Amino acid sequence: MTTAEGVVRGGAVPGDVVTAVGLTKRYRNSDRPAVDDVSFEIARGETIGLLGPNGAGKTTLIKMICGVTVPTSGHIRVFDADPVRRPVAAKSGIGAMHQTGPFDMMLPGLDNLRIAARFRGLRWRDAEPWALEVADFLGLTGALHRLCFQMSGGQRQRLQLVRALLTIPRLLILDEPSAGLDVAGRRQVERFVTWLREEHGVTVLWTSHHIDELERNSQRVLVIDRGRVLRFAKPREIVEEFGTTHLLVTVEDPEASRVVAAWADAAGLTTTVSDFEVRLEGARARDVLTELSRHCRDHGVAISGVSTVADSLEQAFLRMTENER
Ligand SMILES: Nc1ncnc2c1ncn2[C@@H]1O[C@H](COP(=O)(O)OP(=O)(O)OP(=O)(O)O)[C@@H](O)[C@H]1O
Repeated sequence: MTTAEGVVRGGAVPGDVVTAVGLTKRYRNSDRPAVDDVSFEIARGETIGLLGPNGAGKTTLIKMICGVTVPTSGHIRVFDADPVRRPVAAKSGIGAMHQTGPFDMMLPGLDNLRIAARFRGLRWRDAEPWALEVADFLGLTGALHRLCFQMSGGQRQRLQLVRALLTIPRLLILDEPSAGLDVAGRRQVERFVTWLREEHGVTVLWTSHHIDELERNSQRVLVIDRGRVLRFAKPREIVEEFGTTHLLVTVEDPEASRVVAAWADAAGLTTTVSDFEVRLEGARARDVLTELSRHCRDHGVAISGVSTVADSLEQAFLRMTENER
C-alpha cells in the first residue's frame, strides 16, 4: 500500500485518519492545479508536518480535508467518509485552526468561545472544562476576560487555538499555529502539540513556516511544491536524502575569518562567512584540514575550533525545492 516514498497506491487501511488518492484541485481561471494528483495517508496518532513554499497548495489541501473546498478529481476520505458527501461523519472529529478567523473584538475572549461553542452545537457547560484546561495550558487563563481588541496578537493567536479545541478532536489541523508568536510562545505551541498527541491521542496535521518546529515535533513531513508531493517521510530521512554535512571553522577575529574564507574560495568550496565562523559546505575535515591549517599558520592567524555540522530539515527542504526549479 505504501511505497518507500510513503505514497499511497491503494485505498485506506483501517485506522487511517486521512486518505487521499490522486487528489486534485484546479481553481477556475488558473493555469495549473493548486493541488495536483496528491496521494498520502495519515495514520491514527501521527503528527504530520505539512511543508511547502508560499503557494504550494497547503491551505487548499487542508480545505479539502475539512470539506470546505470540493476536489476537482481524485478521492479524499476522513475517518473513512467523504468530507463533502458525508460532512458530519468526516468533520465531527476535526478541530481546525485556520490562518485567519475573526473574533468579535468588542467581546471578551471567553464570550467569543461561548459563541463558537453555540455555533458548533455544543453546550457551553460541556465545552467549558476542556476549553479552560487548554487555555490554562497555553497560559491564557488571565487574558480570557479581556476584550479581544485589548489582547495582544499572541494572546489572540492562542485564543484561536482554544477555539479550535472546544472538544477533544480526533484530528487537529493547525494552519500556522505559531504565526506571530515570540520564541516562548512558539515553544508553548510545540509542547501543546506533543501534549495532545501523548496525553489525548490526537492526530495532528500542521503547517508552519518555522521548519525547525516541524522537524522537532512531527513524525513525518509531507513536502509539497506547486501542488505536488515531493516527499512524505520522517524528517531525518529527508535530511539524509537531501542534506549535506559542513565543516564549521571557528576563529577568534574577523581577519582570521577572511583568511579562511579566501583560502576556501580559492579551493573552490562554497562558504558562508561571519566574523567568527566560516562554514565550508560539503567539505570533509580530512580533505581540507592539513592544508587549511598550514595556510592559516603562514598568514599568522589561528583557528580556534573545527566541527562537523549536519544540515537541518530547513536546509534540506531548500535544497529539495531548489532541485525542482
Ligand atoms: N480561491 C482561489 N482561487 C484561485 N486560486 C487560488 C485560490 N486559493 C488559492 N489559489 C491559488 O492556489 C495556489 C495554492 O494556494 P494555497 O493557498 O493553497 O497555498 P499555500 O501553500 O497555503 O500558500 P501559503 O504558504 O502562502 O499560505 C496558489 O497559486 C494560489 O494563488
